[in-house]
Amino acid sequence: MKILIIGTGYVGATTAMVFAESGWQVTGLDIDEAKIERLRQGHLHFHEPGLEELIDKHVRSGRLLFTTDKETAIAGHDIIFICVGTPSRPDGSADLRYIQQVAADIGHWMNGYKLVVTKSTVPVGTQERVTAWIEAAQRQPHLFDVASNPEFLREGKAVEDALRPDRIVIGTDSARATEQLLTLYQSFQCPRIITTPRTAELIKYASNAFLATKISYMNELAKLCDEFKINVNAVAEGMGLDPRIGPSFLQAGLGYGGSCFPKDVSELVMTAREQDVHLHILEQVMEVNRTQYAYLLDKARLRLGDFANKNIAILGLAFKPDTDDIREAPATRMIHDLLLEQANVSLFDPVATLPAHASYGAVTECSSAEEAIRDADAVILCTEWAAFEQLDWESLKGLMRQLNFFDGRNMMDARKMREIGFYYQGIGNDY
Ligand SMILES: NC(=O)C1=CN([C@@H]2O[C@H](COP(=O)(O)OP(=O)(O)OC[C@H]3O[C@@H](n4cnc5c(N)ncnc54)[C@H](O)[C@@H]3O)[C@@H](O)[C@H]2O)C=CC1
Ligand SMILES: O=C(O)[C@H]1O[C@H](OP(=O)(O)OP(=O)(O)OC[C@H]2O[C@@H](n3ccc(=O)[nH]c3=O)[C@H](O)[C@@H]2O)[C@H](O)[C@@H](O)[C@@H]1O
Repeated sequence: MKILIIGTGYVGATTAMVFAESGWQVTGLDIDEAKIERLRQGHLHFHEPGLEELIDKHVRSGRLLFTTDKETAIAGHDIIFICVGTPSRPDGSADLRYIQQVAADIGHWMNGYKLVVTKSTVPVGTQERVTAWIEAAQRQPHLFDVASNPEFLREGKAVEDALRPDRIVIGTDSARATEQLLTLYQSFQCPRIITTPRTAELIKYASNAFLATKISYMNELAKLCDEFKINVNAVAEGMGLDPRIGPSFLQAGLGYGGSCFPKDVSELVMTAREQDVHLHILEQVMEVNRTQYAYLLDKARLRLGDFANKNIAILGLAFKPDTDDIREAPATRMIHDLLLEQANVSLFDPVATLPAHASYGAVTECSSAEEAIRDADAVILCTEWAAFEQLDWESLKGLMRQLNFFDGRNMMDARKMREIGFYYQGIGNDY
């Protein structure tokens, strides 16, 4: 079977690699010429550990091709995965314009039976809409199926997650589609859930929203821990040993960011509202997350008096380590507020950079942590890159003007930082 992947971003490029690794012939299609050109050379257009090497291997072997030619690609493949973006509209609901465009392209160029599989995260009911969009664009009738097969990979761990998933969810009412998808995934050792398209679509949102809920819950508890001088990490450890709770996603911090949790929680709330169902818990999850970064900023402001003309070093820009993705990264909100309050902001991230945007013009982007903290009145750590923990703060402290350290990811050892002489505050670890 030959597989076409439409959209070669994080999910598309990873999915292309996964099927090539499984031995299938794969083509990646994108409208972005520059991305396709890089991929053809075996290079990625984003930072994802281990992925580039595997893409390069399959490009060289000829198992993985990349193109911008929609007509030939769609006509030449019978299994098509849709992996384009589904960003938020201003009201928080999902913008399906890229999905609609791809469905129209498939309908227009199809020349026989196609199995169309939506891997993008799409609201409940989208499988029916994609079916209608394909039908409407057909020049002559051809049979096709549309299935939902949501993706659960994490950025920074995409290779590992996609090659060894916890589960494969297939949403389809078609026996033919089920059989083809089970064949495609035959080499995977994990449970398969075969269900309706709507159920598959909801499983994806419900999973992301539940993980986001765990995070906001811990972030609220962390504030209580601050009042009682309890370490929230110790609380998380004690909770996580209960297998009904589990140890993951209990890390308090600056709140969740990225291209998925914020948009998916808000989309689920919007979809529910359209059905007159109010997801009260998720509304509060969003509210807690919206203000979480400000909790640490308030602590810093209290300590410094105000931020005007203070030198603030931001360590970490990406929404989490091991990625250069800064979409909805708490650091960007932090920087925005600091600039509004007239701080001098210097920034270091091992891979992420600020976009060339006028609003960030005043930020000094540095090429090392040492450079960023020179003459700083305070450090605010926003992303838990492993390299930051390994820095020798005992010797680095001499570079700073004032020894204030605000740890947005509870990464450092609070006692040790205080022993060194820092005024140290994290999120719920003031014990
Ligand atoms: N980024 C992640 O870690 C995960 C993302 N998802 C979901 O997967 C979907 C894709 O996400 P990402 O890969 O992050 O998006 P992305 O923004 O990195 O990539 C989307 C790609 O689609 C291309 N594209 C747009 N319109 C197109 C068209 N008409 N024809 C061909 N290509 C087109 C864009 O040029 C871009 O390269 C979203 O729905 C997201 O919610 C799901 C799981 C994980
Ligand atoms: O749908 C998606 O796109 C993906 O969204 C998340 O993956 P991702 O956004 O890459 O990253 P996560 O590791 O989930 O982290 C998301 C955010 O939550 C924060 N987080 C995570 C865990 C935690 O305990 N505390 C916490 O604040 C992270 O710092 C980050 O900002 C999910 O984990 C994936 O399963 C899903 O496929």
